[in-house]
Amino acid sequence: MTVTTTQQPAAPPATGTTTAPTTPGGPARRPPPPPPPPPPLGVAYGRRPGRAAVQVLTGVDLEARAGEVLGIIGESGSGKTTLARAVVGLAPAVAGRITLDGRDVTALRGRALRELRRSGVVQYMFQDPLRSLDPDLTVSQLIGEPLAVAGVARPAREPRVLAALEQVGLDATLADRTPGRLSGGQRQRVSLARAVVTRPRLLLADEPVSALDASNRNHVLRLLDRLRHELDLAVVVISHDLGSLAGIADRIAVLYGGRLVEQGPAEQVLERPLHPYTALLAGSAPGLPRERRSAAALLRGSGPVDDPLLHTGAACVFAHRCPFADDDCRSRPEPRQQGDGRTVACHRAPAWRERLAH
Ligand SMILES: Nc1ncnc2c1ncn2[C@@H]1O[C@H](COP(=O)(O)OP(=O)(O)OP(=O)(O)O)[C@@H](O)[C@H]1O
Repeated sequence: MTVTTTQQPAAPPATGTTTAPTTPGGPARRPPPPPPPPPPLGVAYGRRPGRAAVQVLTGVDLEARAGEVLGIIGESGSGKTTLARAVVGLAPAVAGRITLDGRDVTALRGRALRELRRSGVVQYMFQDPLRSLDPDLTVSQLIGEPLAVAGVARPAREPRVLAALEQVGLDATLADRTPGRLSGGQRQRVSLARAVVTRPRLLLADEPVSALDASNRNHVLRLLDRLRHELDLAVVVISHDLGSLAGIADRIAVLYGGRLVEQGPAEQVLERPLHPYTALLAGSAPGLPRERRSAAALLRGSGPVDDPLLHTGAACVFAHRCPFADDDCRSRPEPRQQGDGRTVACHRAPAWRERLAH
């Protein structure tokens, strides 16, 4: 997995003159090629001598970019939280690498890992603010805490705490309240202020709106959308609800059984899913066009949810639930098809979509 928090140079225009710098009297110098992506990520819990590990993520290959929202969607147990935990070193990568601006963070141990966490360059926003915020601290103490951990001196903290409160649209008069005296939406905004006060480059938001009502949900999503532009922040939003991602994600990655089954620009993934599991998710979101409803109806209930072969890699991870599966799907791992800005892991894509018309 790659996290690129510095803006990439703009692509040269499709026609017209080159934007590459020139050497006087010499030929145009080409910009250096981007580094190759790191090998795909694998995460397993409990790997110890003499004990079988629980493989949770396999072959996950993703990129989070500055100023963009990457949505990660998948059902419960698909490995979404594990992916975010791996980025902050809380879940063990057993294959592949996670790079943060070219730096391999999977290799960090001990002091180097602690320093990365304390720096606040990567922030993790939890699902349930009531459980993640210390009930005895005031709002200003809560927001100031990550700054103290990052070593910011006390006098410099206060203005930054006030600025963070303003950034998330919270009134400064709330600064002396404890979390128990705030509404759910206000608490989530305190979590967001805590996350952005260190000026992170990457924000991992784990189900940031699932505990909120519709109005607060929209408010927090709009805030995330604004902050990623204002702070040029790479944001990863984890959700089990495609509807929450539809408005703000630039790109969507779909996890199933610990594998990345599809990823690409949000609009394409939502409007014309190329993996049957994505179609099932898209078809379950409210307000559906007919085609999506029929895909969901076909896919729903078409096999057991759990399968003992799920993690063996001997078959497509979704084959046991997929009405379009053929022998290839049951006997060979899913291939990786790329193009059109997307990746899809399906033997039958896009041909399976023809069945939807009938
Ligand atoms: N510390 C752990 N040790 C062993 N297995 C774990 C551990 N944490 C998570 N798992 C397992 O890893 C799998 C993925 O869990 P994870 O929490 O990443 O899924 P998720 O997609 O975020 O689910 P949810 O939407 O319910 O939060 C699950 O089968 C879970 O039981």
